[in-house]
Amino acid sequence: MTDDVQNRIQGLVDANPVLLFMKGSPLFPQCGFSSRAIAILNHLGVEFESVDVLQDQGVRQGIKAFSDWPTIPQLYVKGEFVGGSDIMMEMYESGELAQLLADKGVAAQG
Ligand SMILES: N[C@@H](CCC(=O)N[C@@H](CS)C(=O)NCC(=O)O)C(=O)O
Repeated sequence: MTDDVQNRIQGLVDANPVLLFMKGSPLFPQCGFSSRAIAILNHLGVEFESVDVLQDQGVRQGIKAFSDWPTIPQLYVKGEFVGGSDIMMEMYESGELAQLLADKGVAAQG
């Protein structure tokens, strides 16, 4: 991964308290795994930003090296890598994801 891509990813992660690297957009996810990740975040009612890796092959490959995680989607909360959609689902079902968001001071909406 080039320093440029790494710096861009770091900047995105630093600037957005809840950030999902995904394929497509929240309204039009381009992969079932990304769609599932969006559904979980929407169920939790948390405000989040997303990055469409399909728009940038550098970020698509770079985020895998950055996180040392081979697939998309990838969730970051307050700069911390949480995991992909399987981990998100497990943490959602156990209540851990809501707890993590609360612990990090990321308020759910309404
Ligand atoms: N088990 C993974 C499934 C994610 C997955 O397999 N993603 C694939 C298809 S979207 C992927 O990122 N492949 C590499 C790529 O497309 O660059 C998860 O928990 O998120």
